[in-house]
Amino acid sequence: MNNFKLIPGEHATELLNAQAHIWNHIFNFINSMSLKCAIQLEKMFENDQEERYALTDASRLLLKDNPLSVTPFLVAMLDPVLTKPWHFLTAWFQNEDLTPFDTAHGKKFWDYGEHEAKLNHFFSNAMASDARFVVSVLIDKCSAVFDGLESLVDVGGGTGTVAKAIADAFPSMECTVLDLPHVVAGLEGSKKLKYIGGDMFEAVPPADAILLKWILHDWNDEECIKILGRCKEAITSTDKKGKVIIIDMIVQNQKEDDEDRESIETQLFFDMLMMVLVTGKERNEKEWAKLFFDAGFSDYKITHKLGLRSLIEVYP
Ligand SMILES: C[S@@+](CC[C@H](N)C(=O)[O-])C[C@H]1O[C@@H](n2cnc3c(N)ncnc32)[C@H](O)[C@@H]1O
Repeated sequence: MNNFKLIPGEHATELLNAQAHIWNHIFNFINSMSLKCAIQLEKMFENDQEERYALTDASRLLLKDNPLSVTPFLVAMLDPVLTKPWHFLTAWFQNEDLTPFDTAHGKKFWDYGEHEAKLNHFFSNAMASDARFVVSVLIDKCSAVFDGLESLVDVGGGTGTVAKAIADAFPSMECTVLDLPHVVAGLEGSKKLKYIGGDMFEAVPPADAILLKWILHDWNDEECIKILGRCKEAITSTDKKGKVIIIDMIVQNQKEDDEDRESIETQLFFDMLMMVLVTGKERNEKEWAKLFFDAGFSDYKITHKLGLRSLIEVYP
């Protein structure tokens, strides 16, 4: 069959532009992969002693010796274990598996970490690097959130980066990290910092405040209501009325202008990522409010001082 077809002049320009646009989408992954390569070769972002070139803020965040470096997060997110599930997205839409991660690896994300030390290691490093960054901003810009608190449990607090920083900044506060047993195995606490291996769906230790940083976006609404229920029991069980402190994204509404295009696109990337790796999603304010009221909380307060993420205080 001869499929040759003449394209009239004015239409040809439009079609060639459309082809270029599609090529750009096809090769978008080259941005991520080239960045990963540059980081692994440790070449592009060496701190130039002679200061011949000024580094941008983004380049500085990619320096390996910067304590706020996002490099561990990049290395984890672009590891083949986490990129493989994207090749199974189509199959997942047509099967009954929980997530594309399950389709690709035959088990749930959190179970995989328990049995594969490599994932546990690079994921913990990625989370700790993000935690260092966020907690620095949090303590500097939003310290009032901790006023009057004597105890705090960081639920799903990983290896304790956030809890350690809070315990140091507020010496009168007792901090506890609750995470899965394999995540906290072998970690040593101190007088002001305890580690507990457990399951947040079962029980959360009592405290004035419960911190949930990057937890609820990992779970669907039903699972979030269970977690929030355990948190509510924990903050009311001592007769005091404490609060839950959430650090997560609140998806912005699409606007007509292009100003926030990249921010919204990034939030939607995370939304897709949560769907592919775990059972979660990113939520807009209305969806968050529904979760809080469905879990029996009476009010909440949002502070937008953490970039693409927000601080949400939720009251019983
Ligand atoms: C996305 S990470 C966030 C870690 C940390 N809050 C942070 O932002 O750096 C989610 C954490 O939840 C923990 N987690 C998953 N299921 C859990 C469960 N059932 N009980 C307690 N922790 C759990 C994971 O091990 C992991 O440390």
